Amino acid sequence: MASVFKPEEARFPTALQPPVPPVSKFKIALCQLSVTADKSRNIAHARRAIEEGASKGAQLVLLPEIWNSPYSNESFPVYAEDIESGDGAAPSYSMLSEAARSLKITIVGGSIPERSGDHLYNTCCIFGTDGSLKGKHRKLHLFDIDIPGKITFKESKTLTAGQQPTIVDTDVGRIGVGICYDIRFQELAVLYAARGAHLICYPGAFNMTTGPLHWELLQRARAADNQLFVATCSPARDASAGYIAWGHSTLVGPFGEVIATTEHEEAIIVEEIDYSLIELRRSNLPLQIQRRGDLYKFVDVQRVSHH
Ligand SMILES: O=C(O)CCC(=O)C(=O)O
Repeated sequence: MASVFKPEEARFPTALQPPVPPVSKFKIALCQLSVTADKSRNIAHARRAIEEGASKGAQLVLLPEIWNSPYSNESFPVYAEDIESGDGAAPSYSMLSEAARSLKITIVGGSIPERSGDHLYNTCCIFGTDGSLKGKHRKLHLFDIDIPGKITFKESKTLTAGQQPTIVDTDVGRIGVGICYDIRFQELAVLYAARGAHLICYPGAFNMTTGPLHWELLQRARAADNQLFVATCSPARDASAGYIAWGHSTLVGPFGEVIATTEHEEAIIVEEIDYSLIELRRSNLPLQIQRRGDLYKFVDVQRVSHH
């Protein structure tokens, strides 16, 4: 199951050598899916995409943020699933578990609105090759932004923030998970690197304002700073939707290099991940041992003033 962290640990810790992964090379599929108001169609559509990714050799499939529902505060309560209640009541969750088991792949299941008691969360479930739930990440940083005339969104109107970072050991390596806005908070990626993650998966739905400027920049920054793989997966763009997604699902390597990407239409990217590149880049640029962890504190800063 997922490890539990204390938030105070997230202050620039020294990264661990990542563990030897169970496989050093494998294929990942990023399924950039169209999402409609028809939940059953979304589930069947995602199931077909997962199967297509697996048929092209993917051992890991990543889905988009909120792939079973339109992205809106009105929709979240309607499409939410109580994933703790078991089969039947949680068709999206059950489909992912069944697909992982029958195709014998690992699935980082994008995210869906989750209902738990009186609360709703934006939740990513991670399934192992036997279909078991390996971890559950509830979005930590809610997307509450206001850029007047461009985009205003307040997830906290309906959603509750998760309380713990999530890192999972799978058949395809150690994976840290963040959802969309979580990518902006570098401390989370630093923490995952410190805990030996090989790959960070961020299901995300950036938008037409922040997407062009920040989406790729943030992914490449998280990958280059932490010298690990970053994979993102967005819904396809629907220009008639209330929230218009940027698209551009991407795989970035540990040198900050874009390995594979796409535009905004539906697409299934299947690409190889080679974990030996992590060690290569960490020996090319030995940031871990050069880090001045003794200096990065918000006390004892030497101030020099000019008159
Ligand atoms: O950070 C951004 O610009 C977009 C984030 C977002 O769309 C989300 O968290 O759902």
